[in-house]
Amino acid sequence: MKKKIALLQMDVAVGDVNRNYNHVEELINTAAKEQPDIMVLPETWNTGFYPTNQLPTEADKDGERTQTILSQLAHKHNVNIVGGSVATLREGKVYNTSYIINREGHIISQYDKIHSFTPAKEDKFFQGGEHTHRFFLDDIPCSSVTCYDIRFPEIIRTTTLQGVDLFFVPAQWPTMRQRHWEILNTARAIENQMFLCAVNACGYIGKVKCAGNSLLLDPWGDELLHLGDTEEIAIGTIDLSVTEEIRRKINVFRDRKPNMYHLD
Ligand SMILES: O=C(O)CCC(=O)C(=O)O
Repeated sequence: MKKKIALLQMDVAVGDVNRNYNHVEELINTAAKEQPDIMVLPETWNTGFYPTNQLPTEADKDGERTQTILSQLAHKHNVNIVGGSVATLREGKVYNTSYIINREGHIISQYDKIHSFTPAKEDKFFQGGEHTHRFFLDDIPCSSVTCYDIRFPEIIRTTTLQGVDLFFVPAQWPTMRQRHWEILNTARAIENQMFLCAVNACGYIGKVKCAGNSLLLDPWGDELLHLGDTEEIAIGTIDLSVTEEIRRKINVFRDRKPNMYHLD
């Protein structure tokens, strides 16, 4: 089975929420011309990743605006959307939330970023999530985490042990640690033998440059797409038979010895 994936590497305007909603709509309408099966957005594309006291007023109340727009666009273009993440306000708390929408425009999964990026004080302004998630897009088992979460391989293994062929990582990752971005995403794809689509934002968060360099990786860790550092829509095709092939040749899931993974 082959699928076309569109990576929407967006230049997010920090704090300019209306502009960002309008711009996401433009990007999705543009990408739709190529008729991809799945579109993927970056992290906190509504507010920018800039934890401040402004967040409760800027965040999307109950995620309603985001869900409405993404559902309408998914249905209109007959495309699955991995909605990156947005700042949402729920019961007085701000979350870093991903919505997953299928071709019919239904919200089929929701994930709140679990690991807050403490160096940027994300933990002071966002409530961390408590659940991993797994969902199906066109019958493909998928999962996602958000940005800093990729530094924690255990969380990804937890879902991949249930069977995951395609993994998404929306992010706003800075250029100063671009090497980590590339290596960590590549390692997660190789060790879990799955396709991995990591979509980063670009542009600036204050003085900090966002790396862009979004990636579409195959289960061997090879790059199907590696974007630059400016705003771009790129489309790549994944062939899911590659997953079966690598798992047949090097069967790490069968060869794991979890009973040994402890210190006596
Ligand atoms: O882990 C990193 O180096 C960057 C993480 C980050 O920027 C985030 O989680 O938003």
